[in-house]
Amino acid sequence: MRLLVSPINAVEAEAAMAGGADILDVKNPREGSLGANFPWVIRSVAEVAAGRVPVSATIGDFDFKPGTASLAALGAAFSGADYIKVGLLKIRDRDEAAEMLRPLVRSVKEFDANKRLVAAAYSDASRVGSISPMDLPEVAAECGADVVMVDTAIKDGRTTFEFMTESEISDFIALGHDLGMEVAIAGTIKFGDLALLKRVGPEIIGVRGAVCGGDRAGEIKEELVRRMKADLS
Ligand SMILES: O=C[C@H](O)COP(=O)(O)O
Repeated sequence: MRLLVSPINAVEAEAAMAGGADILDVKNPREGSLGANFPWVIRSVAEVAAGRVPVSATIGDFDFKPGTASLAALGAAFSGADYIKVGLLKIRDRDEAAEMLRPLVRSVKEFDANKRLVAAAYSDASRVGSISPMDLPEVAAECGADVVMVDTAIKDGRTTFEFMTESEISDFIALGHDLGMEVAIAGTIKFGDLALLKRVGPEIIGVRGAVCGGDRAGEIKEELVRRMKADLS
């Protein structure tokens, strides 16, 4: 399992790198769960990564705006992200998800075929009225996405494991794998959740709050990243 850590700037990215993060995932929590950061911040994190680990960038928790999302995805790719992650917040069903994801994949892959598109649904979809995570893998694969993911839309301390049972998470992962994609799980993951995650076996787990010491508005701490890496091995 690779550990994705979400810094908000280059200083946090340094701490995450030093602690052994496998993927640096630039985001901007001020603009939401998968809020987009600025192009120069993505560039500065890519400079910290210096090709040693891949860089991911979130482009926002989107409503149904395929053109805006495609342009944002290109901006993230151009700024140095290897993984471009979109949150399908106000996307209600598979048809809308397809209309979002198809041009997003095109936008990223026409720029560089090696860039990867991450399609994210929300484990707490029932709270925000977005597409169910279980409906995502099939449409994501049809559209050419590389990774499917769940995160929580509302960051109020409730975790993905409160909204999806172990067996649902396991089914989501199996669906992704059957369709040839990698799977990432996030959503207020805590140290105590790692045993469950090891059982269900996604390729990637994504964290911020846990490696900030429990408060995602705090700062990423190198020693907590190192501890999480150690606990995962
Ligand atoms: O992609 C991962 C997210 O940044 C998870 O953040 P969180 O652990 O604070 O929910």
